[in-house]
Formats: sequence, C-alpha cells, structure tokens
Amino acid sequence: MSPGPLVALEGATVGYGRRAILQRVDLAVEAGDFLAVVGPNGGGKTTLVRSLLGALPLLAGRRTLRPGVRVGYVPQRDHVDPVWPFTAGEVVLMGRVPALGPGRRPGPADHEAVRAALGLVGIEALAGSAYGELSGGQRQRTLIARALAAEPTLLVVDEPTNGMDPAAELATMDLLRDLHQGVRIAIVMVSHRLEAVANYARALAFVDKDQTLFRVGPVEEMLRPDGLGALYGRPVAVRELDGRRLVYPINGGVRR
Ligand SMILES: Nc1ncnc2c1ncn2[C@@H]1O[C@H](COP(=O)(O)OP(=O)(O)OP(=O)(O)O)[C@@H](O)[C@H]1O
Repeated sequence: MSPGPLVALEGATVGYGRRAILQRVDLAVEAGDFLAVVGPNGGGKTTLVRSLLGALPLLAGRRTLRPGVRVGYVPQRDHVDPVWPFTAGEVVLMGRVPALGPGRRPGPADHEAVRAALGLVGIEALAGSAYGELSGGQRQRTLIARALAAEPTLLVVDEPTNGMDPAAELATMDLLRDLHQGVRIAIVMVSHRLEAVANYARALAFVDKDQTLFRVGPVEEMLRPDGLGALYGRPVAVRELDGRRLVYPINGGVRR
C-alpha cells in the first residue's frame, strides 16, 4: 500500500478569520515532488503554503501530514531582518533548535549538521561571515541551509528569487534542482514569476484569489494555452529555445 502524500489539503478553504482567500483546494505533495505555486502578488500563494505547513488553521476542509514527515520552511528573504547580529553559521544552527528541545545545548552532531547544510548550499566558506554582510543570493542560501539543518523531508521555499538579477536567480533555481535531485528532498516553492520556475518544477499550482482560481497539475498540462489563459487572462505562449522553456504574453486581446 502506498504511504500516501507527505502533506495534503482536501476540500480546503484557506484564509483569515471569516475571509476566505481560496476555496475548494485539493493539493497533495508526494515524495519526490517539485511543485511551484505561481500567481500574482497578493494572489494567495503565501496563504496557501502557510496553510499547507499547518501554520494557518483551515477555515474548512482537512489537512493531513504523513507521520514522521519533517517540513522545512524558508521564509521570504526580505522578511528576515538583515541586521541580525549573527554569522551565517549561527543562523544555520538556529535550524537545529526545534530538534534540540528546551535547555539542551548544541552538540557535535548539531555542528556537523550545520557544516553539512552549508556544504549542500555551497557556502561552507561563509560560516563565520556576518549574515548582514552577505549578498542577497548568499543570504538566500543561508536561509535554505537553516531549513536543511533540521534534515527535512519536504522543503517549502517562499519567493527565493525575488529581487535577484537573472544570474543569481538561475543559480538559486539550480541549487533547488540539485537539492531535489541529489538530496531527494521534495520541494514546494512560491513564485510570482512563471518563467523562473517553468524549467524546474514538475508540477504547477496556479493561484489567484481575485479570479477565485486554484488549479494544480503536471507542468506540461499547466503550460497549455487554456491553463495559462486562466492565470493571466490573456493569451500566453510557451516556446522552447536551447532546451529551455520561455513563457511570454502574446497579442490577442484581454480575455477577462
Ligand atoms: N495576516 C493576514 N490577515 C489578513 N489578511 C491577510 C493576512 N496576510 C495576508 N492577507 C491577505 O491575503 C491576501 C493574499 O495574500 P498572500 O500574502 O497570500 O499573497 P501572495 O500571493 O503570497 O502575495 P505576494 O506575492 O505579494 O507575497 C491578500 O489580500 C492579503 O492582504
């Protein structure tokens, strides 16, 4: 018998108090998945992933978490105060705190987990550098390493490439792909840029509260014209160039 999804929402309404943001959400994250949650700013992406994490109570429906699954969360980089008086290594060590429990001091296994996590994201040499003096890309790697230090089964990453130049964006996406393929960790990432994730994710969820839109499916299916039209309200083309997908709006009028 299949052990079932790592985490799932069934018939869920997500939102705040009495305000529903998205309704009738059915979403299952399986081992080995790489799911990107895409939609416009304010569309409800963060609300959806916070609900998936269990950090936000559902207004209706059901959330199930497979026993033993550990979920690592990487918040938006600019939600983390850059004046943190910590080194990158100390930030990553924070990822061990939940596993340590109250009152226990970090031991050799914790320091080893920190070294391993910094190594996985390629910034071992920055362990002693002040977090606030790192570049945006290096900070993002530090925050990913902090989540990895807890040895999660599933990594949930919120807008990791926001505000990055194209080279840093590609490097961050390559890192997530390497973690997915090499460490075999399941990934859920949030992005408002479909273009950034179309070459990496295996599944896409389109989310826009203003259109009461929630759709999820394999990338190939979601990148068909009707799926894209539902998200953008206008014709959008997908072309392949040198093995990479390009996604761009085309003329043809607004279809809202
Ligand atoms: N704590 C909160 N209480 C009430 N409403 C909230 C809260 N957080 C967000 N919202 C509202 O929920 C809606 C969706 O916001 P959300 O942050 O999920 O969107 P998003 O797609 O992640 O946006 P962005 O790309 O800008 O991060 C917005 O209208 C926002 O104002």
